[in-house]
Amino acid sequence: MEVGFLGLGIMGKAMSINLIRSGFKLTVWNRTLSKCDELVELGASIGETPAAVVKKCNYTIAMLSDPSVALSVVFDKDGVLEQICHGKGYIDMSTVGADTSSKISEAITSKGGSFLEAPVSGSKKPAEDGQLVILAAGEKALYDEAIPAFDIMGKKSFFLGQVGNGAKMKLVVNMIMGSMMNAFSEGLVLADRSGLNPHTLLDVLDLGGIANPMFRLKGPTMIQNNYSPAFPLKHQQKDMRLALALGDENAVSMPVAAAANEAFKKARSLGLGDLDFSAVYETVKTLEHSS
Ligand SMILES: NC(=O)C1=CN([C@@H]2O[C@H](COP(=O)(O)OP(=O)(O)OC[C@H]3O[C@@H](n4cnc5c(N)ncnc54)[C@H](OP(=O)(O)O)[C@@H]3O)[C@@H](O)[C@H]2O)C=CC1
Ligand SMILES: O=CCCC(=O)O
Repeated sequence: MEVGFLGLGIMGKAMSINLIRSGFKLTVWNRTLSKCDELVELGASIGETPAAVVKKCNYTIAMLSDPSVALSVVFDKDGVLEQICHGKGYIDMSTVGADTSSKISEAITSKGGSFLEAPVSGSKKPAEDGQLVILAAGEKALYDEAIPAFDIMGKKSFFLGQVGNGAKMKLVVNMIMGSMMNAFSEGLVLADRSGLNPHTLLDVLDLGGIANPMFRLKGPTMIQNNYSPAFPLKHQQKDMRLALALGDENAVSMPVAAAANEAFKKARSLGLGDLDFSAVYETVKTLEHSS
């Protein structure tokens, strides 16, 4: 079976490498062509456009930065829609809102294709290790067809029903994560400024009821001011924005998430958008200094 992969960024590269190493026949496309080189060395073919990939493949996976890109790769010239048809599937694993996912789903299914949204929880390392958590929704038959690929990319897949539910679940998770990252940053600053050793704070946190992999992984690098990107901050801010929009639609008041979003926006305005989302710590440090 020939599988397509659109978008070889931090996540797409790791996910597609796992697929090809596990024996999938892959055709890949990326806006910046040079990012296909490593995949080609491993045996992948290149599709010149998203449409060319879809034409060749039974189903095509996308892992793209944000809603506007997810839409453009489907609807623009040489996009997915030009070649999607009965018997072909499209699986968007990017993090987007339910409205974007629904637009894509309607367009794909109106041409006879099948659609699944399948955003993921887990970052660069889980993607490299095939340990993602896959939050799928949409066409159940396509989900069943994609299970062998999901089993390689992830440690657990959920089928959540109708299109939109996967997107919403992902946004709820990332809204919690972004809020936690801000509270964690404030805690690190507070410990430091009140004369405590931040490393000791990490040890204390890790032994208590709020111990978690994110604090364990990001804490030491944040203390070293190392923000090498696993999850780019600009994407975390996009997810906070989309989660807040979901809160608006459902009249859910989210003051904590709104404050976290402001900190991520501030970090973007300081030019930190391409760094890891933990770089919001720099914003918290700066705000503390200026008061
Ligand atoms: N990194 C992470 O930890 C996680 C990320 N996600 C989500 O996965 C998605 C991808 O994330 P990640 O891999 O980190 O992001 P990257 O920024 O590393 O990659 C983004 C991808 O989108 C492509 N792209 C960007 N703009 C355009 C455009 N205008 N036209 C065509 N392609 C474009 C990029 O192509 P090019 O190489 O040419 O720039 C690249 O392939 C996002 O939705 C993110 O929120 C989900 C879980 C974890
Ligand atoms: O969307 C990114 C999620 C990152 C993570 O789950 O660690």
